[in-house]
Amino acid sequence: MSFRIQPTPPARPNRCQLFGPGSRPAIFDKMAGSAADVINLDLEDSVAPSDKDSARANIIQAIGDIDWGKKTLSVRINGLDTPYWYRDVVDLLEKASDRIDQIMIPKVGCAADIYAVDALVTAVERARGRTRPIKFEVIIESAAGIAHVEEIAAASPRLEAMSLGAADFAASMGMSTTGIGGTQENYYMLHDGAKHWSDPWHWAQAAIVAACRTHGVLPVDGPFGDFSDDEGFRAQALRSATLGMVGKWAIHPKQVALANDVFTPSETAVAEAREILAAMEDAKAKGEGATVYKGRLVDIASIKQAEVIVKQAEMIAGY
Ligand SMILES: CC(C)(COP(=O)(O)OP(=O)(O)OC[C@H]1O[C@@H](n2cnc3c(N)ncnc32)[C@H](O)[C@@H]1OP(=O)(O)O)[C@@H](O)C(=O)NCCC(=O)NCCSC(=O)C[C@H](O)C(=O)O
Ligand SMILES: [Mg+2]
Repeated sequence: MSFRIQPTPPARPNRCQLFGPGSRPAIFDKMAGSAADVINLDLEDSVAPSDKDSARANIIQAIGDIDWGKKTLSVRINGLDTPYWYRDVVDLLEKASDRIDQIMIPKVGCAADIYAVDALVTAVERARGRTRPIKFEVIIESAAGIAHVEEIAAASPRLEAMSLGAADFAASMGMSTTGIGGTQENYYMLHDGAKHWSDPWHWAQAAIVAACRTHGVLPVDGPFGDFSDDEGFRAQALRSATLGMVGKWAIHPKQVALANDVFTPSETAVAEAREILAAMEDAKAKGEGATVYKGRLVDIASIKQAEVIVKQAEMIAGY
């Protein structure tokens, strides 16, 4: 470990973020009743320009009126290249109840984007005497966003989570696909005449995880567009979890259970992690730094790996 200790990210579950358009208030109660840890009420790309004002009003009313339980309640504002975003921020902070937890900033390209929103949020919070500071989450979904991912992760103490937005990311990168996440038909290696599909999202996800872990931010996988493909969603989520992400978006309610299942450590995984910790306790008692568990090496680094799983399971169970 570096002399600079890796910060601990917020201790709250973020296994699934369920999205819904602010222009569709009829589904807000269903979102609140879902098993998602985070609710994202959207003012951005799922809302038509003609509906921006009414969607904002719907969301402000729903924040106060609906019982959101213990969920993290987040509103995605419009991008900083639009005429809508400042009104989103000002109205949310001046008119919505304190129940709002988070603002999601889309399409961030540099740390200054966060700085700008932070300055506005801070001014309105002070003017209105709001005592519960708003947290931020951001979406990395552009070439600039991924190029500046580390400075973005470090941009504000308000920042709690960072997601990969596969659709806008693909467009910004000029990727030849209309798919939102998952396997891409043309992204394969050929070996002995057989196709082996690779993962075009992997490098961006890994960059996001590294930036987030460096700065104590929760790394999250974004949308999987084909909500008829449960196995495809599951495969994508399993890859994300293996890379260190803590959760995934749901753009349809049927994806919530799939995400919760993947991002909740299984009983088997937790039991094995506890056995490794016990094996290392025995080893330490004998003055050894390494031992054998089920035929494989475990050492002091294995303690940290096992603790990731056990702590995640305990945090989720205790929330
Ligand atoms: C995708 C949808 C438009 C589908 O809606 P619908 O046609 O109504 O679906 P169903 O008929 O299958 O719905 C079944 C029941 O579930 C309710 N429902 C639907 N959607 C939601 C929801 N989001 N939350 C809770 N409940 C929901 C229906 O009312 C039905 O209920 P019932 O009649 O009682 O059985 C729709 O799901 C939708 O709008 N999804 C969210 C879209 C969204 O927010 N997109 C933005 C995020 S993705 C993105 O922006 C890309 C990203 O930025 C990037 O760049 O990658
Ligand atoms: Mg997007």
